[in-house]
Amino acid sequence: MISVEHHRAKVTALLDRPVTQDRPLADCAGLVLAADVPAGVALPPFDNSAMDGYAVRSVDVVEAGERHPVQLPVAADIPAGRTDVPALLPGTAHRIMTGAPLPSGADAVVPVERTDGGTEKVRISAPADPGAHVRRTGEDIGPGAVALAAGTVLGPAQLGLAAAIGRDRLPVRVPPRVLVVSTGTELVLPPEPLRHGQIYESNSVMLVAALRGLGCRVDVVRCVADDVPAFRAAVEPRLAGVDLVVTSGGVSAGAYEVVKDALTGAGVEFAKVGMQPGGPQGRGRWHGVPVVALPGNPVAVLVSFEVFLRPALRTALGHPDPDRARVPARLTEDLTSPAGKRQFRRGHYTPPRPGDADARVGLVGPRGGPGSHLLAAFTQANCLIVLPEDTTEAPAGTVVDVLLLG
Ligand SMILES: Nc1nc2c(c(=O)[nH]1)N[C@H]1C(S)=C(S)[C@@H](COP(=O)(O)OP(=O)(O)OC[C@H]3O[C@@H](n4cnc5c(N)ncnc54)[C@H](O)[C@@H]3O)O[C@H]1N2
Ligand code: MOO
Repeated sequence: MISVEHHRAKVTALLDRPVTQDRPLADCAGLVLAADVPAGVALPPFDNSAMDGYAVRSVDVVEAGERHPVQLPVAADIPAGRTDVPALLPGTAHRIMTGAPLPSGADAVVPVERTDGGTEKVRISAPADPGAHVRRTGEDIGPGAVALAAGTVLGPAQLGLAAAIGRDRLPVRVPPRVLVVSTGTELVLPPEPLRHGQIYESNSVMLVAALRGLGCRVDVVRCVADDVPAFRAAVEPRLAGVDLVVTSGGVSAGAYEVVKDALTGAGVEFAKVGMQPGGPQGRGRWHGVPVVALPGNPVAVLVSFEVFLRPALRTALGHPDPDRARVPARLTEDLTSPAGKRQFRRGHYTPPRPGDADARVGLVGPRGGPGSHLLAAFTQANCLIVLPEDTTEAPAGTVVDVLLLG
C-alpha cells in the first residue's frame, strides 16, 4: 500500500508540463497569468474630472459662497471623449463632465450642484481647493509599472485592469484538454430503462463538471464495456488530441478490471493507496499521454478528484494555493476509521460564531456513512472530514481537520 502523499506527488509530476498561450481576455477568467504585464499606459492616462461640473482655477473661486456666488463666463464645454480641449484662461470656467480631460490652466472642479448650472456664464457658490475633484495622471498606476504580476489569478478586477491598460490578450497557463472515460458493462444512459443489474452512468458527469470548473476542455467517452479490446478501440484513437486521460472503474481486484488489464505493462502503474474511499488507483503514461485511473465508486471518484487531480491540475495551472482551505472543526458525532488508512468523510461544516464558547473552531457532522456508493449524502456535504491513518476512533468533541469544498 502506498501513501496518499506518494500517489499525489506522482500524479502532480505527471501533469507538471505547463503550457502557456496568449488568449483573448474573454477566455482568461479564472486562469493564471504566465508573465508580468507592464502598464502600457498610465491610469488615468490624463488628468480628468471626477465630477460633472466646472473646471476652474481655484484662485478664481476663493471668495465664492452661498450668499456671494462668484460669476465666471463659461468659455468651453468639455464632454468626456473630447480630445481638443482648449486651455482655461484666468477668470473663466469650462463646463466639464466626469472623465473629461482637465484643461490646462485649471486646477480644480466645482460640482454642478454647487453652481446654477449655467452654460453662458455660471454662478459658483462654493470655493474649491487646488486639486478638488481632479483625478491625476498615473494616480492608479504609473506607465511601465507592473500592472499584473506573473502568478496572478485572473478574476474580473484583474481582467478589467488588463483591458484598461490597453491589452486585448494575456499570456496564461493553458488548462489541459482532458478525455474522461467511464468504464463498466453495467452502465447505461437514459432514456434506456434499467434492467436488473444495470445502473445509470454518473461518474463521467461529475468528472466533466469538476474538470470544466478548473477551466479544462473536456471530451468524454461514456459506458465503455469491461472488455480490453473495446476499451482500446474507444480510447486509443482519441489520445492524439488530449493532454490527460481520466478513467473511472476497472482498477481493483476483480476478474474484469478493464482499465488495469489494458494499461498494466503499457506505462500505467496500479496500486492501493492508504485512504478510504479511493483505495485502488492508477497513474502513468499511455502512448506518452498522462493517464489517471480512478476507482469506479462514485464517491471514490469525487474524493480522488479532490485529493489528487484538483491539486495536481491547479499546481500545473500555476495557482499559488492549489489546495482546498483546511480548518479545524469539532465533531458533533462519533466516527470510526480503518487503521492505516486516511479517511475522507463527507461532512457539513458550520463556522464558529462570535459568541461561541470556542470562537476559533467550528462544528462538523458527517453526511452519510463511509460507503463510497453514498452519492446522495455527498450532495448534503460542504467539506471533507480528514481522519488520519493512525486514527481509528474519533469521539464527538474531537477536533479534526476539514477540507472546505467551497
Ligand atoms: N476484492 C476487492 N474488491 C474491491 C476492492 C478491493 O480492494 N478488493 N476495492 C473496493 C473499492 S475500495 C473500490 S472503490 C472498488 C473500485 O473498483 P473498480 O475501480 O474496479 O470499479 P468498478 O468495480 O468498475 O466499480 C465500482 C462500483 O462503482 C460503480 N460504477 C463504476 N463506474 C460507474 C459510473 N461511471 N457511474 C456510476 N457508477 C459506477 C460500479 O457499478 C460499482 O458498483 O472496488 C471495490 N472492490
Ligand atoms: O475507493 Mo473505494 O471507496 O475505497 O470504495
